[in-house]
Formats: sequence, C-alpha cells, structure tokens
Amino acid sequence: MEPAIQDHYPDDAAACYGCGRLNDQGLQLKTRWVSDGSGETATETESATETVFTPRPEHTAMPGFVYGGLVASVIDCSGTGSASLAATRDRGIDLVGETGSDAVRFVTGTLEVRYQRPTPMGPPLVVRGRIAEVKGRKVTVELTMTANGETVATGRVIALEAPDTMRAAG
Ligand SMILES: CCCCCCCCCCCCCC(=O)SCCNC(=O)CCNC(=O)[C@H](O)C(C)(C)COP(=O)(O)OP(=O)(O)OC[C@H]1O[C@@H](n2cnc3c(N)ncnc32)[C@H](O)[C@@H]1OP(=O)(O)O
Repeated sequence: MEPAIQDHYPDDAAACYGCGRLNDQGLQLKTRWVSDGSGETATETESATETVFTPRPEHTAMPGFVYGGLVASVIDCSGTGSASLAATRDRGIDLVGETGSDAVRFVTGTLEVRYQRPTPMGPPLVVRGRIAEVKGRKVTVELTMTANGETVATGRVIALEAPDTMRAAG
C-alpha cells in the first residue's frame, strides 16, 4: 500500500479536524495514491488517489444515513491530501525522505459537493480523487465517493498552498 500523505505532514500541519494525525477527536483521514498492485504507483495519466473512511454513529443525519457535512469533510480533506500528493510528486520530493514535508501544506480554496443519493450508514466510504489541474500554487481535484460500490456524492476541491499567515498562526 502506498504511504498516506497525512502521515508525512509536519507537526504544524497535523492538527486538522479532518485529516490531522495529531487530532485525537478528528477523523484522521488518510489519502494515498492508488497502486496498480505491482508495487508501482500508477502512471501519470491513470493516477488516482484514494481515501477510505467508515462513519461512526455520531455522524448520523437520520437513522441509517450519514450526515452531509461529514460527507463534505471527507471530500474536503481527500482533496487537500490529493493536492499535496500531486505537488509533492511534481516537485520530485521523496514523500518518505527527510525533505518530505516541504511541499505538503495545502488548504481549501473552494469546496463543491453534489449529493447524488442518500449515503448509507455502515459501509466504508471510498473517495477516489483525480488530479484535474496543477497550476502554480493551485491544484484542482475531482472526487467521487462511493458506498457499497454506488456513487453517493461527487465533488471538486480547489486547493491552494497555505498562506504564510496560516502557517505562522500555528
Ligand atoms: C500551519 C499549517 C497551516 C495549514 C496547513 C494545513 C495542511 C493540512 C490541513 C488540510 C486542510 C483541510 C481543509 C481546511 O479546512 S483548510 C481551511 C479552510 N480554508 C481556508 O481557511 C482558506 C482561506 N483562504 C485563504 O487563505 C486564501 O484565500 C487562499 C490561500 C485560498 C488563496 O489566497 P492567495 O492569496 O494564495 O491566492 P491568489 O490570490 O494568489 O490566487 C492564486 C490562484 O488561486 C485562485 N484562487 C484564489 N483563491 C481561491 C479560492 N478561494 N478558490 C479557488 N481559487 C482561488 C486565484 O484565482 C489564482 O488562480 P490563477 O489566476 O493563478 O489561475
């Protein structure tokens, strides 16, 4: 399995409610490149990211169905994580190397979510991300969430490298 980008965020970027590994109350989402099974990361044209999260009872909207804000949160951090993966790869940074933390601080500029059908409580939610564009400090990611193999939501995240003001505030 490919490494999760969030496991390589520096400590000052690891407090996020959605994906911070240091946030005990958070979702601790993990986003990684999908491997083709051969041990190689998929090629540029085929590359996709994946984030998997199993909702808990407190994430209920109404009995049996997942709260839409939770769906949006999972898509949000799948998008910023995917953007970080893309930027890291584009800049030739070794994710698990000593310099792996240099280019991974992305925040959400725009989050769009389309709820396609009610999201069932129980099965894991699988989000696949596709890098639509990398343009300077901006990465656009298109995402699809499935549950039991059915699409429940689609989304788009425009992620921007975190401004210095946010980094300094940490
Ligand atoms: C301490 C660590 C810090 C945090 C690390 C967290 C990592 C992990 C946590 C993960 C976080 C989890 C998720 C969270 O919860 S992240 C928290 C929620 N997000 C925020 O609070 C972000 C608040 N907004 C800002 O700080 C600024 O507005 C940003 C940084 C977004 C852009 O301001 P900046 O001055 O940098 O931009 P620019 O003017 O140079 O424009 C550059 C390009 O971008 C385009 N553009 C601009 N704005 C937007 C927009 N809103 N949507 C789409 N596109 C936008 C613009 O047209 C231009 O495009 P082009 O003309 O080049 O094509």
